[in-house]
Amino acid sequence: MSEVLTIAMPKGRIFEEAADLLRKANFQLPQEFDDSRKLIVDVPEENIRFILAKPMDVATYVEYGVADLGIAGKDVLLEEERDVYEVLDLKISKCHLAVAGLANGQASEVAKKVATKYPNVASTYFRQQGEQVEIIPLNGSIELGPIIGLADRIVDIVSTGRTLIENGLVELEHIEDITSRLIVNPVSYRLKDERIDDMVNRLTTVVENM
Ligand SMILES: Nc1ncnc2c1ncn2[C@@H]1O[C@H](COP(=O)(O)OP(=O)(O)OP(=O)(O)O)[C@@H](O)[C@H]1O
Ligand SMILES: O=P(O)(O)OC[C@H]1O[C@H](OP(=O)(O)OP(=O)(O)O)[C@H](O)[C@@H]1O
Repeated sequence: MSEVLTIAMPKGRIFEEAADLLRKANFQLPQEFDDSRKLIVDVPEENIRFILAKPMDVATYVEYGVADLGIAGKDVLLEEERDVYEVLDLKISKCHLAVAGLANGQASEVAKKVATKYPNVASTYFRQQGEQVEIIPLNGSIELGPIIGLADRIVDIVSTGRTLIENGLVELEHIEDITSRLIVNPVSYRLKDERIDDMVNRLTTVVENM
């Protein structure tokens, strides 16, 4: 019997689409997988262990090797720059990273204040643009920043654009398109190559036929 594969799954909005992909790739996942509050779900029929993690933490588990594989948003991978292989674009949870601000907002003269959950992405982006900014890290509800006067701009995820519109903000610059990716621990890829290749191949077939 081959070794157990441990997969870090993101809780939250990616979860359902990711579980759907795995099922379409013929992995037999019990309903408990979707419904339970357990953070570790073993699927002995598949010889797979799932750990359910915060989306921002998936790449950490994979980098440290406590998970062999994981599913993470490209936004998280850009922000964290973890030592993991990005092996497949799963083409789910599509959105993009953008700079936004008040429609007629005046930015500060010297260094614009930028509120964001992505401080590394934001500082790299503005450095590349040759703009000096002050980054203000927030954990969520980033759109509050400009409307409450904390920041001139935000760097955040935009999907439908509804959150921007409902808060009187406009998208100013498109930074990068984002989807979820399958990531692999480099050592696991050497030690469990057959099992990992099998999973990558099965998921690739599903993604290519979506
Ligand atoms: N509005 C959105 N539409 C589509 N995909 C999104 C959207 N917001 C985020 N994502 C993608 O889904 C991933 C996880 O988002 P989710 O909101 O579940 O996690 P989170 O922002 O860490 O939430 P929380 O901290 O509230 O648990 C993000 O890393 C990104 O790739
Ligand atoms: O363009 P939209 O479809 O409106 O989606 C964009 C919103 O979704 C995400 O927030 P989330 O719901 O994760 O809440 P958060 O502010 O707590 O991160 C993101 O940070 C935006 O606020």
